[in-house]
Amino acid sequence: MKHLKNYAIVVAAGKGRRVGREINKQYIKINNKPIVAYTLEVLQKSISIDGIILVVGKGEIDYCREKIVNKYDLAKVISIIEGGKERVNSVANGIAKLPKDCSIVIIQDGARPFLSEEMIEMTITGAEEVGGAIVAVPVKDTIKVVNSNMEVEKTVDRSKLWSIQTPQAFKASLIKEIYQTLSEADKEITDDAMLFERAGYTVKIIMGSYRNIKITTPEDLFVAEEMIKKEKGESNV
Ligand SMILES: Nc1ccn([C@@H]2O[C@H](COP(=O)(O)OP(=O)(O)OP(=O)(O)O)[C@@H](O)[C@H]2O)c(=O)n1
Ligand SMILES: C[C@](O)(CO)[C@H](O)COP(=O)(O)O
Repeated sequence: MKHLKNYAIVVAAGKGRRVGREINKQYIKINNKPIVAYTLEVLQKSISIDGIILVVGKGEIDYCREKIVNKYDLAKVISIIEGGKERVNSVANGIAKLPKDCSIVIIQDGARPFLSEEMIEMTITGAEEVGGAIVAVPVKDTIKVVNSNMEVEKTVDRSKLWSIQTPQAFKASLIKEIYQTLSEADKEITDDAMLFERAGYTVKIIMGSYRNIKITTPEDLFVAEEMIKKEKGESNV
C-alpha cells in the first residue's frame, strides 16, 4: 500500500499593513531571526510533517529561498510559491500544489510563530478522526455588540465563544474538493475551517494557547519579543 503523508501549507503572502513596518511583517526579525523562520522551524522539527509548501508575496520567492529556507536549513520545504489577493486565495494556491500522496494537510499562518509540535500532533489526530481540527482558546473578555453610533446593543453569552488560531488540519481529499468551489464572494473567508463548516463537515476544537498569538499589530510584536527573550532567559519579565 502507498504510504500517505502529511503536508503543511504556510501562508506568508500578506502585506502586514496593521503592523505598519516597511518590510512585510513575516520578515521582521525577533532576536535576529525572521518571524516566519520561527514558524517554519516548528513544522520542520515535527515528526508528523513530511513536507512544507511556503506561500509568499509577489517577487519574494528568491529572497525566501535564500534568506529563510536555505539559511535556516528548512529541508522539508518542497515548494515556495506566490500567494493571492486575500489569505483564502493564498491557501488555494498552496492546496493546488499539494502532492498526490497527501493524507492530512495542516494550514498555518506564517505570522503565528508560537505554534507547538503538540498542536500539530493533536490537530492531525483530530482531522483523522472527524475530518477537520483547529486550535482555539476560550474568549476571555466580555463581548458586546455595538452599533454604528458606538452604543451597546447587547452583551453576548461568551460561554460558547472561542478565539480561533492556527494550525488547522483537514483531510486533504475534503479540503481539495471544498477549495474547488471557491468564488469571488468568498473573499471574506478568514479561516479555512469556515469553508469546511459551510460544506457540512465536522470541525473539532483543540485547546490552543494564549501564547499562540498572530503578529497583527505593533503590540503583538512587543509581546512576541518579550516571550522569545523570556524563553532564552534574557528578560526580567
Ligand atoms: N493575501 C494574503 C493575506 C494574508 N496571508 C497570510 O495569512 C496570515 C494571516 O493574515 P493577516 O494577519 O491578516 O496578515 P496580513 O494580511 O499580512 O495583515 P494586514 O491585514 O495587517 O495587512 C499571515 O501569515 C499572512 O501572511 C497570505 O498568505 N496572503
Ligand atoms: C486564520 C486566523 O489565524 C484565525 O484567527 C486568522 O483569521 C487569519 O488572519 P486575519 O487577521 O483574520 O485576516
